[in-house]
Amino acid sequence: MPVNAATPQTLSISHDESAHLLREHYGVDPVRLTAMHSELSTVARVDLADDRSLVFRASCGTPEELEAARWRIGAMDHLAARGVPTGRTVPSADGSPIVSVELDAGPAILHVGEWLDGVMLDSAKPTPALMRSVGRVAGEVSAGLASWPAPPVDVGHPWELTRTLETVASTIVSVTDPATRAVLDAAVERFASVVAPVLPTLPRSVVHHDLHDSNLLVDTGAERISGVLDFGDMVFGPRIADLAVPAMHAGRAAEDPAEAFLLVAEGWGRAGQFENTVQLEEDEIAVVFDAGLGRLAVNLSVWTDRARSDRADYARARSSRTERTLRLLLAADRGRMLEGLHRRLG
Ligand SMILES: Nc1ncnc2c1ncn2[C@@H]1O[C@H](COP(=O)(O)OP(=O)(O)OP(=O)(O)O)[C@@H](O)[C@H]1O
Ligand SMILES: N[C@@H](CCO)C(=O)O
Repeated sequence: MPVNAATPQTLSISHDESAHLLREHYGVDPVRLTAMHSELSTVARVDLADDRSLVFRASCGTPEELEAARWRIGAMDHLAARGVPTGRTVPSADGSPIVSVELDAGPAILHVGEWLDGVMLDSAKPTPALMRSVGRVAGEVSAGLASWPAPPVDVGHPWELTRTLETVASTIVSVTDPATRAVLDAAVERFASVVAPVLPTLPRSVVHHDLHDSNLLVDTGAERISGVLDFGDMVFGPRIADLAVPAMHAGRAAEDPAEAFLLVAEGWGRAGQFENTVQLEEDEIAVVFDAGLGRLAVNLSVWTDRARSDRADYARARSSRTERTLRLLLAADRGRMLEGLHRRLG
């Protein structure tokens, strides 16, 4: 089964155990631990006596997960070395980027990184400068990951662009509201007719694939992205994902999501000042907007489905504003969007 698949394992450990692991493996004595929300792992902010803050993560650690974790953390450090704010790894006392341990809960992987300051993009004011910064950072992530090796083990997840139609098909049964269903059907139809036929031929690389508005931190004073989080969904796939996902999600807080999409694309295009920037090909520019519609359809369909579970509040939070955004983007003049994207990315 691929790592990151439909039935991934969770790991929850206490503050006491986390503090003990930090002392034993990292030689640091936390003054305070603050639990952060995590879908599968234990994640905590760690405050130290010298005013430094770190982030500690303990995840389930099967041998396959261990290889995938090395690959992901290596990518984060590779990007950090290129100036992307991913939060550098803090090595363990013996100099390792990750630590493999046997806990009562089972085998686990520990990682410690720099804490990054900022507020989540979904609660920041979506100014034009901030939208451009989203695109610029996404372009830098894409350029950095272009030279990162393909995954050493089979990784995959239902959010992948390549699985858009199958994921919506397997969750849409939970969408009972006729108005929501109509929006989803329209987005799926666009993806099926415009994107799906060319998707297998588009350029691929390693992609972050989850640059959404809760995985990007913002320095609100400077109106720029100050943190890129959560490399857990990294896969090898169509590289347009790393523009389509942030451009769609950045627009969820904007009055005009279509304009926000174009501003994010503009920022990506401006990343051309940086070494090894990815210049998208004509075929990619032609479908990136409709690919984003597919991704929002997956978000709406999956979280509507999961809202039936005991994680209902989290599910609703993850998809709030999606339907409105999708509705506005489907109504946007597609010809104008394509012309605008060509001007900014071509
Ligand atoms: N380096 C960091 N600096 C600041 N905050 C961080 C950092 N890493 C993680 N966080 C915080 O911890 C939370 C969980 O981290 P992350 O998103 O990486 O975990 P996750 O297991 O993928 O969780 P989920 O999928 O539920 O978002 C983030 O939403 C963020 O609030
Ligand atoms: N990929 C999901 C969240 C899981 O990180 C989303 O788009 O809501």
